[in-house]
Amino acid sequence: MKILILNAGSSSQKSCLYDISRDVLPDDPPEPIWEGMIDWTHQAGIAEIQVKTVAQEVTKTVPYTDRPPVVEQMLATMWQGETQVLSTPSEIEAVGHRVVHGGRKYHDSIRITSEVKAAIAQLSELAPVHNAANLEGIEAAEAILGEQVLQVAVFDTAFHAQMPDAAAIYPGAYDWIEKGIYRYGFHGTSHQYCAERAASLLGQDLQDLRLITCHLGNGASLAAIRNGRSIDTTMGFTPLDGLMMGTRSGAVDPSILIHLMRHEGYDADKLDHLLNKQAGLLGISGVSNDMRQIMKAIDAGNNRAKLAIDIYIHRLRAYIGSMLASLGGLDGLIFTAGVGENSPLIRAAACEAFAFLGLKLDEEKNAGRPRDQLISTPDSTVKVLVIHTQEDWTIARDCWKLSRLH
Ligand SMILES: Nc1ncnc2c1ncn2[C@@H]1O[C@H](COP(=O)(O)OP(=O)(O)O)[C@@H](O)[C@H]1O
Ligand SMILES: CC(=O)OP(=O)(O)O
Ligand SMILES: [Mg+2]
Repeated sequence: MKILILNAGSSSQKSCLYDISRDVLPDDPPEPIWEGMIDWTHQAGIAEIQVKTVAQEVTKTVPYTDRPPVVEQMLATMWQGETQVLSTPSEIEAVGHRVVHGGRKYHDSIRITSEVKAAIAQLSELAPVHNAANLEGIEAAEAILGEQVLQVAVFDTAFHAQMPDAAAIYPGAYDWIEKGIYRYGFHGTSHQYCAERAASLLGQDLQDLRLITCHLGNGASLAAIRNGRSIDTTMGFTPLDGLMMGTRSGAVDPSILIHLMRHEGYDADKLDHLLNKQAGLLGISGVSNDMRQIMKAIDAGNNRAKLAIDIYIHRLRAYIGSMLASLGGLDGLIFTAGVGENSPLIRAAACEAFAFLGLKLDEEKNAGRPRDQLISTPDSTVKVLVIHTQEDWTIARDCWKLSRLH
């Protein structure tokens, strides 16, 4: 059966089409028969579309003001033109969506109905960069495939739903708990996949491992995983908490917000825009949200870009330390997502702080292009791995399972 996956991130729209047996779910992720990616941050007002099939790879740039027409254009390359893999879109039997915020209500993957769509829309305020894009994807698929097609929402928050209260509850007012103001955590699909994949690569039972997964993409979060469960994470009520990110500040003293409101005329929307879209690597460097551009600027002698990286590394180390304390020890440290998979410098800088534990990186392996591979030395006390996150495959698995119930 053909399952389409739409994974809307803050800087990209990733999509892929799997063709898997209706009867047996493969253990390992199969190669998608089509992959589409839109990079929204390529250049202001210009999106880059990349489409890949077994036979073809096509890249083009298109100007845009609204995202949906670009998403529809990318999806159409499945049944039109040189990357065509379907004779008609109706061959797609199910569509799985990454939905970032599931709120209090949704812990498990679920068939999308009008009620679920309304809840995703309502939660947009808590994941302003994401839930709206997730909904656009759901509506694009509905427009192409009709309302009867099985669409499944897989929530970033689900994997963290069982976090212990001490990690999940903010030390604010007690009634925040009743109001749903607590730490949800995000990137759960990625943290879960990477933990399972790490156990399999290490040949160990996930139940026996204490792991820290570092999902470092445009958005970034860490998870502390024990017995295969998330027991702590760096993102909170929204995907703004925790680490410094591409355009997000991560955690800052809340008094700064009060100060800006009192003295600089900031209101909720202006603060939201500043902290979600104009802060982080972009805000400090003034160059870009993209780590590759930051590195280039550093090479060209840009001091603000250097400061941005220094803060990024400082915060990353501090939060790894925090996850380590929650776990009470560490068997494996995993790097994943755009920065985690592609930046030897960030991995080495993060690991350096934990050398005192006996963590030793194999410099050659780290500097290569590791993928689903150990990059620590054989005598390192902590295994360090780079894992290519496969959120899409995790979403496809849930979609396949739900398709059997319908
Ligand atoms: N070769 C690379 N070196 C360093 N950073 C990279 C590289 N390739 C991608 N990245 C970083 O990864 C980010 C995108 O990560 P990704 O996980 O795809 O993001 P998202 O899913 O949040 O859109 C880019 O903004 C860039 O900073
Ligand atoms: C939750 C989140 O921050 O997602 P992304 O990294 O895809 O922006
Ligand atoms: Mg992502």
